[in-house]
Amino acid sequence: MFSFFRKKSPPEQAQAPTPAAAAAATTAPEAVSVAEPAPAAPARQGWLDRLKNGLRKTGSNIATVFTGTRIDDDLYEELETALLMADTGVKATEHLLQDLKRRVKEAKATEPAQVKGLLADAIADLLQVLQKPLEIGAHHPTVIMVAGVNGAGKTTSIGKLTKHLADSGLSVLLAAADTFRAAAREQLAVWADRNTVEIVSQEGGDPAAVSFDAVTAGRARARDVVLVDTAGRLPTQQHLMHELGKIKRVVQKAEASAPHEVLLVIDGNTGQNALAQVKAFDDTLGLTGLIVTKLDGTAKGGVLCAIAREKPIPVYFIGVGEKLEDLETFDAREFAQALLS
Ligand SMILES: Nc1nc2c(ncn2[C@@H]2O[C@H](COP(=O)(O)OP(=O)(O)OP(=O)(O)O)[C@@H](O)[C@H]2O)c(=O)[nH]1
Repeated sequence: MFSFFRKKSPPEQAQAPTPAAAAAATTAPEAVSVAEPAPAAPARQGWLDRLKNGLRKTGSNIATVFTGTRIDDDLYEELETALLMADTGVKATEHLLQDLKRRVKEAKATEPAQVKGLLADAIADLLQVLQKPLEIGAHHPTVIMVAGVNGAGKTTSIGKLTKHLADSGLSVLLAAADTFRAAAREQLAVWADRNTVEIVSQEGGDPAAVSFDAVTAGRARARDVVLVDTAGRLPTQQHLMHELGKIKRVVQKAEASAPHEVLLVIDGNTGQNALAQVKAFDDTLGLTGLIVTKLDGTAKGGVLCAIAREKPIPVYFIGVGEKLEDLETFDAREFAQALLS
């Protein structure tokens, strides 16, 4: 069983994988950490820096709340505004303020700077519900369906995820079920060039049929993972949402227990709309996990708090750039610290 998570460690000492450690992980009988088991601190730090950089504006907005000398109503009001501005949403903001006041009382805090630390704890605790590893190995193959709105970063994330999986010694078969956009198939074919990766693709074909063929081929060829890339669509496009439901049903026909994971890729810059996307795609597909991309740009990051409070679906990975290594497992405490740094 493969479990894509990172061992708990403080962000400053957090580490990235070495090929040797990853190779060792492939032979371990139990669930193992293959994402980042061993040293390479600079790479890990570089990745964290990109996350912090992306969320810097949110961090400095919140930080100014704690520059005063007193813990009073004004501080909490300013914090409420800063959290709402960071896309945290009304419900999560209310929850965080209440929780923070309780913590401040319990800790008998007297300095605003202490409150900032307690806020980091409150956010980390709220986000904890989203921290869960993607597990591979209980099914052969594990079928992962990936959906999202146009341009959210689905194909890029599938490419990065494929590398994570292939680096761990897992064989992957890609299904190019985005049969509309030729560039999407070509983009996916680039990843398929790697030796452990094959692709099932069909120009202009029916996405459900391509998915069926891929799952059948994945089973026949004893692949570990079948990744199904679907075309981007908006939740308001009813016929395209129905098509997604059909893809899922047809995948189930090919393999009764599949899909084993249904992932939604969301662009971290979409703000509160991301929550609406999660709800809509979950209604149609029954989501099992999320990938949040583009947290290296102008994303505010608070929407993860809203998701944790209102629709807690695990965040398996977050993306902080366009390169292969820019996909990382989600760590609630690390994210909370990046949000406030
Ligand atoms: N900065 C940044 N860019 C990203 C990230 N993930 C994806 N992108 C970029 O976002 C753009 C869209 O990515 P795609 O992977 O093509 O998105 P998609 O969801 O497959 O698009 P459609 O198939 O059209 O729906 C590309 O330019 C990617 O390089 C990320 O984490 N950070």
